[in-house]
Amino acid sequence: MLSATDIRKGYATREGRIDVLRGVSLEVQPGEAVALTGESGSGKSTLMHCLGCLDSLDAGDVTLAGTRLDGLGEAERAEIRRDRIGVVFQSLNLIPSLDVRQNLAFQARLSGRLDIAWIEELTARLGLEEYLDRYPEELSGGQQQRVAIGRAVANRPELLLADEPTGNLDEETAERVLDLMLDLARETGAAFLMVTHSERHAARMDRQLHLERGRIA
Ligand SMILES: Nc1ncnc2c1ncn2[C@@H]1O[C@H](COP(=O)(O)OP(=O)(O)OP(=O)(O)O)[C@@H](O)[C@H]1O
Repeated sequence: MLSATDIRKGYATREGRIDVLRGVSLEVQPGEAVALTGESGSGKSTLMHCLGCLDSLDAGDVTLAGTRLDGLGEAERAEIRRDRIGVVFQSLNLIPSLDVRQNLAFQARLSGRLDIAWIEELTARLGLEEYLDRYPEELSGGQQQRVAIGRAVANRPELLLADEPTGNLDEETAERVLDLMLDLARETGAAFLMVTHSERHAARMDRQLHLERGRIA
């Protein structure tokens, strides 16, 4: 289970300090899919980075299946990111020098948990069979998106974070991609948190959280 208690996070900007998260608490159970909504600039991406161990908190704590993430050293945080968290962010961060097959297996291989049968199943379900030997730059945006999703779940993460994963896809493709993410998250038992601006997509999740004025409204 993912649990966050009273997270606070701000930034120093040229105009002074801004407090983006002002005490955010939430819980996501294993196998549960939760939508995170909120106006542009409300801090959704900041929260995802804090939960994904990609940024430090100013205060509060995040616990992932019994492990407290704050207070860990950088090496331990990197290990948790690699082994226990899958992310699909707007910048997909596929590795340009690796082909699709290698990108899909990359994180799982690093963790020493490569399951070839599962990667093959993901490849088929994501419709990537014919692209396995291609490099990211040779794929369309939607195809790259599917590789990023495959890579994020290849490790069967305990926490799956997606920041507008269908944002630049046409509506029909977006629906299919969302269906797949929901199925994969439920099957692997991941706690799944997804930022979306689409009310329709938010309604497909088990529950919705709305971020407003730095807190869950
Ligand atoms: N590294 C940073 N330094 C300074 N300010 C930042 C930084 N990252 C984000 N911000 C500010 O923090 C606020 C929240 O940004 P964030 O990206 O979390 O919002 P968001 O809800 O994800 O927005 P959107 O829906 O537009 O993607 C914004 O005012 C943004 O300008």
